[in-house]
Amino acid sequence: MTIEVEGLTKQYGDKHAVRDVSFTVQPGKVTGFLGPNGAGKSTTMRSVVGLDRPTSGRALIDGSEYRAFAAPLREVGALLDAKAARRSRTALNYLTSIAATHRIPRSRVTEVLEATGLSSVARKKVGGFSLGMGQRLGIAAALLGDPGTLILDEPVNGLDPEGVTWVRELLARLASEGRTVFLSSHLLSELALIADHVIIIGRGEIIADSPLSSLTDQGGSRVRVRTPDARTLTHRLTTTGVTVASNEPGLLEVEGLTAEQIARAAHEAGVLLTELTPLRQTLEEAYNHLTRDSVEYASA
Ligand SMILES: Nc1ncnc2c1ncn2[C@@H]1O[C@H](COP(=O)(O)OP(=O)(O)OP(=O)(O)O)[C@@H](O)[C@H]1O
Repeated sequence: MTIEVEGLTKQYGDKHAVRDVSFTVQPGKVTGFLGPNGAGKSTTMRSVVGLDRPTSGRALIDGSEYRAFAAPLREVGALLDAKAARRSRTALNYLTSIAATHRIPRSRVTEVLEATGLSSVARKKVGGFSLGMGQRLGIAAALLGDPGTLILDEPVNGLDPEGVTWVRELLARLASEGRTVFLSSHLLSELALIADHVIIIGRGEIIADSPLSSLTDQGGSRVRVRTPDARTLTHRLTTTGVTVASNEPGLLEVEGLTAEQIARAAHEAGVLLTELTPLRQTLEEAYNHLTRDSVEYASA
């Protein structure tokens, strides 16, 4: 299923939460949705599932609005508020009641409790759950209808390392089955491991929409070089347009030359290289660069 957001605008008074936002989320991939605090991620995701009514524009899932689906949980699983379950309910009770609204069999409830690691606490009250357990319950609810589209706001928030790995593998599997996986996260290094495609929003407007690899490919060529003869090599490499930096004896970071050009120069100078690694920009570096003008709530 394809998620299409077209010209979405949501205003609160004279403040735009999102302004004329358009993008498409493709099936068979994990798409990450990033942006600074207050950028409009939740507003956009909530609009897709009809929890927020846009001021203008629309969001469609396979050509239909969410509210047009007869059995929405079988089409779209969403985690938008991990505290959605009432505190006095048990996990089992909460999931069973959702299942009942969609004629989802009880066996599926058992299945998702098992898949999310909650079987042993299924009869415990949700009010006593830790942040991570609440998060697992929210994911269990999203998976209940075995939907073709998953929309998850901060799914790894509060999860322990085992939980984070589990979510990463789960999302990769769901995408490989041809499902549409759309998630927001502030954990950029984690997202870099999960996402195939990245959409970045800043101050309510889309500022990047591209494959993860092309985001991390940008930003100049840097190469890490390790050599016992750093001084000779530095001397040899330094010309106009090339910078050679060193924070550690025997280790250089060269900008402005390809790895091959460095290897040739070293060969000609009779310098031994013990490492030659082209460096890519991290997602975090790309993100910081793209959002530096869009951060509303920055730390001092
Ligand atoms: N119910 C509301 N009433 C007034 N303003 C709102 C409301 N909901 C959201 N906003 C505003 O809209 C903007 C976008 O909020 P949104 O929650 O979508 O951002 P976000 O990207 O999800 O942020 P975060 O990363 O902090 O979760 C913010 O400035 C927020 O204050």
